[in-house]
This record gives sequence, structure tokens and C-alpha cells, in this order.
Amino acid sequence: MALSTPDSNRLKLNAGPRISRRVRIVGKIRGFTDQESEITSRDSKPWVTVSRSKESGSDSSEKVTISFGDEGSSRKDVYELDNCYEQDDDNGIVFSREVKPLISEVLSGRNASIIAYGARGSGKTHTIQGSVDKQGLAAMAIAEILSQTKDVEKAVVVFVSFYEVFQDHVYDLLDPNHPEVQVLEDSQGKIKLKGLSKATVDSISHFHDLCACWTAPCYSAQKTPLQMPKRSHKGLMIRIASVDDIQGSKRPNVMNFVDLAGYEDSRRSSKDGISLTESTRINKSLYAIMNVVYALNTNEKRVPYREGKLTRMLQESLGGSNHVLLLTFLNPIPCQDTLYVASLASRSCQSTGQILKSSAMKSKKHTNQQVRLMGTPLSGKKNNSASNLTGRKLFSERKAVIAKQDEVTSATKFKPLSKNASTITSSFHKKTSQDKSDTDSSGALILSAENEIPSAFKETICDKNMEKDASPPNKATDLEVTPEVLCDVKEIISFPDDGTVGIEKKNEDMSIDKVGSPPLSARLREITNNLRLLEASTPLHVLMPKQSDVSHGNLDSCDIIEPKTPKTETDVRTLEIVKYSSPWEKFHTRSSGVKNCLVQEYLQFLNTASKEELTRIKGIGEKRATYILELREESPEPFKRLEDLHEVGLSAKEINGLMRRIAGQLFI
Ligand SMILES: Nc1ncnc2c1ncn2[C@@H]1O[C@H](COP(=O)(O)OP(=O)(O)OP(=O)(O)O)[C@@H](O)[C@H]1O
Repeated sequence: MALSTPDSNRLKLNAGPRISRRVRIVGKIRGFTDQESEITSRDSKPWVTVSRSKESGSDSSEKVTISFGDEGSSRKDVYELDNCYEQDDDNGIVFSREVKPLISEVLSGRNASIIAYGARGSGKTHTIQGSVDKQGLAAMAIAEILSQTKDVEKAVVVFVSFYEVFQDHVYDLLDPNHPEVQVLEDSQGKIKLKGLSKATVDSISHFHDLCACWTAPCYSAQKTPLQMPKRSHKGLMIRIASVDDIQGSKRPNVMNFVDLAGYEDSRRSSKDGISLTESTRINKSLYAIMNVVYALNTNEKRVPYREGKLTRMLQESLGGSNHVLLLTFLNPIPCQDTLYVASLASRSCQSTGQILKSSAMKSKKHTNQQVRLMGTPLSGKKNNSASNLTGRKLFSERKAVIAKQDEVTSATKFKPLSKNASTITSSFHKKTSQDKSDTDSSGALILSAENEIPSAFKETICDKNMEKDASPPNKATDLEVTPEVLCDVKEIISFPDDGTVGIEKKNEDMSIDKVGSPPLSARLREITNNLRLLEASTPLHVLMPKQSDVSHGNLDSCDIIEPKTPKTETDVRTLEIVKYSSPWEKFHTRSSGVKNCLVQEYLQFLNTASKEELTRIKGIGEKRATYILELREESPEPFKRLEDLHEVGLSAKEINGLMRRIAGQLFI
């Protein structure tokens, strides 16, 4: 439509360090509730602290770090965000600094989305929807839009739609019957929301009246009242169009407000008594959002919109030159879920699209290493302590495990999974009376299966010694050899006909221009790996013939003279020559290998076995087996690590017990 051109009236949202990232990630620490105020003494140190660089002050163009934990605690977890609003900052401040500039963008022809993400009870609803005595961001935005469009030349119409996404089904909240909304894609790839009502808004009081449906109980598609879903995503879609544009069937500009369901570790028994399956699904949809955020911020070629209904629905507002603001809400009192939420948000915040973009073009694997490095939490400044977070893939739930200093450390890797693309095209001709919105009746509906499975994080255990100093990711000490790096190492070995081991190709990736040049640690890593390979291919010592053999002029001795590579043990994972200092060490190392093998076999079994076979394993009953099959439908290989078994409700202790039983059975 373009109420004005996209480039006019540009706000400085992407200025400075954020230039290459599409999603701005901003924290907001919830204010204390009355109850919390009572139990928290005035003098006690806050659990969440925000550190700003001296130069930036409260300037929102500089990044901030947030840290969790007591001042005196030996463990302090520190994360970086684009900005963070503190407990006393009210909705008005967040609106004027973060949302208002986006309104100008929307009126300039772009779309914008404000997404509230956080643990349960972290203040998302209070900020987005508001409360009886405090206006939320959504209402403030409507008031501002109405005010800014009041006097424009062309008459402008503002429509609103309210919806709820519950268990991956979208419901129209404006319609009292709450019918299901279908998310369709036309032949041009445009998203159509079939069945989503819209209402024009001409005043803020009118908006408040309409808004009531946001908090009203939900009904099923069969029009029977459902128990109020406690954890669902709630959205407001504001569409702004000039009368001319409506007549010309131009698409309106959109501003979305999404109040996501609160994140809660699904292994904890929920207060609402919702089932594990439900809880896992909710979290999965949150991961879908975070995967999209990550992909956008790292300039991934493919953004996994299809991973969730909500991401699919918002697809057109999230990509391209549109703006996304991820408001990450933080509980002010110790909360494991908040740590997890902060770590995921921070991971997307640390990614530097520019570096990734150029390196990704040249070497995807190399890029993966960078993402892994960048996903490592920062070290605390105050006590200079390590703050290490167990990596986790985004599409399945993980408990936020904060490893202690000097304990096993993990780095993360962004691992794209591949799946064969397939596209099924079918015609969609039905246009029901329910179709109140954008559905194009003539459009062919493309039901394309996922071209890709969303990227995922994978845990990588690093060398323990490397972590003694939890250095920033680009320190040269990051020269650990992780399994992922080893994949690269294996790839660069070629075996020419002459039997020599060649090291080639990969160094080409290093010849990247200045802008996109990989960090020093990546280059050093590459060099070190190459050196290791050279070392592995070079005999440690050469067996020389005994003098006496030569002096006897025995022709056979020529065979002995030929230098031979000594028989050494090569670690298949690291391709390094392994020297064991004792039989115990050898036994210990090798039995770990056996253990890993068993784990892999077991995971493969879970990924492929039939229901009957699954139930033969102790600890997997009928219900769990059914759930495993359900998970396999959603993702063909849901179990990649033992920790993935948390998905089916097994605790770490139970997983351990299970593996012990399996190992024990081998000796029966
Ligand atoms: N800034 C604030 N000051 C004081 N109390 C607040 C503030 N923000 C939220 N609260 C209170 O905290 C509680 C949880 O807030 P809210 O319902 O907004 O959280 P939520 O993140 O939306 O929760 P859920 O994930 O369960 O939907 C409510 O009682 C709310 O009144």
C-alpha cells in the first residue's frame, strides 16, 4: 500500500552494531509483585543485574549484558542483549523507545512484529495486553496509530484481528464461537488466514471493547466451551490500509503483537495439570519462534517458518526488510526457566550476520563453528568467572543446565538437519461462508512439505582444560577439537594415488575478505587441525637398520632400511596418535568409546523401532511408546543425544538407570 515509501522516515533501529541483524532482542525485568516485595528485603542484592558500557548509558543503540546470581556467588551467568529495561521501567518507556519507532516503520510501508517471550509469570501479558490500571503496549500502539493516521491525506483504515494459537491450532477470538483459522499459502507463496475476522477500529475505547476477547475463555471449533487454556500464544494483528489500497486489493501494512505462552520446563509438573505432551508441544512452538529468530539474525538462507503454526502465520511480517522486536521477559527472582530463556535470546543476539553471511557462502561447516563459538555465554566481568551453558538444540526441550566453573563445558553448534524436499500441490477451491478474510478462492494451495528441517543446536563437549578460563569466544585458546571440527578435519584429508595424505581445499575458506574474515580463533583452529593432520601422517620415529645388518651386506636388509610408520593407536574420532600413559588409561578411554557406541545404538533404536519393539525396553510403556512415535512424526530423528529422552518425560536419573539396565543386559 505504502502510506509513504519504505525508505522515507527511516528510524535508526538498525544503526550501529545491529546493522546486520533483523531481530532486535531486548530484555525486560518484571517488577516485583506485591507478594515478592513483601518477602524481598530492600537491601538484598537483585538476582538480575544489567551492565551497560560507560559510553552508552541508557542509549539503546549499545548492547548490554545481563547477569544472574548473587553478588557473592561463585557462579554468575552473563548474557548479552541489545538492551534491557529494568524493573522500574514501565510500559510507557518500553513503548516510546522500542515500539513507537516501529509504528513509523509500519506507516512507511513495512511490517513490524513485537513478540513477548519469557518464562511463565515473567510479565509478558502485563506488558503487551496491559492490566486494569496499566495500559499495555498494544493499546498504546493503537492510540499512536490512530493519532498518526488521523490527518494523513488519504483516508486510512485500521483493522484489528485477535487470535489464539493453542496446541498448533489457530482460533479466531473476535468471533464469539472461536472457529479455527486455517493458515494457507497461495500459489505465489502468500500466506492467507482463512477464517480470521477483522474489525475496524476508530477509537481507543472501541479497541478496549474489542480487546476483551483476548482474555475471554476459549471455545473449541465445535463451539463447546473449553477449559481456559492456560498456556497459549495470543496475538493481535493490526492492519493499516488506505482506502485506495483497499480498493486496489493491495496488502495492508501489518503490526503484530504476540504474547507467547510462557516457557516452562515440561519435566516439572505443571501447576495447571497440563500433560507432558501438551507442555512439550507448547515449548516446541516456542523453539520454532526462536529458531526463526536465530535464522533471521544469522542470515540463514532458509528460515524455518514451517516449523510452527505461529511462525508460518507471521512469516510475511518476519522476513525481508520487516522489523521484529523480541521482548525477552525476565523474572526478578531466581528462576531456572528465566536463565534458559535468557540464554536462548542471547544466543540469537550474539550472532553477527555479516560474518556468518560471507563465511556461510564459502563454507557452511566453517560457519557452524562460528555459530558454536558465538553461542557461548560470556564470562562474568566482575569475578571473571566462567559461565558455561550446556548447548541444546532449539527444536526440542532442554533443561537449562549451567555448568560450574572447571566442570565439563559445552559449546553449541548450529546443525542444520537435512530432509528431502518434497512439494505436493493441490487445488483449493472451497470458499466457505466462514471465509471472512484474505483467502484467495482461486489460489492453488501449496502444501509443501518442509524443504528443510530447522536448524538445531547440538551439544558438544569440549576439552575440559580449554575451559579453565572461560574466555570470550574469539580467544586463541578456543582451539579445542570437537567432534564437529573433526568432521571438517576428516573432510580435508584426501588420499591421492601416490598414497600421501594431502591437506587441501579447506584453507581456501580462509581467504575471505576483510569484512567477512573469520575470527582469529577459527583460523588458528584450522591451522592447528592441519598441523595435527601433518603430525598424524608423519612417522614419530624411523626404525633404522642395525649397523650389523648393513655391514653383512644382506640384501634383505634393504627392506629394513625403508622407513616405516610405527604402529601407533589412532583415535578414530580425533585422528590423533594416541599414547596411553598406563593400561588403566587405555582401558578407561576405550570403555568410554564402547559406552558411546551403546548410546548411539540405543538412540537409533528409539528413532526407528516399532511400537511393539519399543515396549520391550523396560521403562517404555505403551503410553511412552506412542509418544515416541508421535515425536518421530514431527521430526524423523527426534533422539540425537541421551538428553533428548527428557522429551518423553525421563529424568536424568531415569535415563542413567535405563542405560545401566541396557548395559547390564549384555552380560546376562
Ligand atoms: N511490572 C510489573 N510490576 C508488578 N507486577 C507485575 C509486573 N508485570 C507483571 N506483574 C505481575 O506478575 C504476574 C505475572 O504477570 P503476567 O501474567 O503478565 O506474566 P506472563 O509472563 O504473561 O505469565 P504467563 O506466561 O503465565 O502468561 C501478574 O500477577 C502480574 O500482575
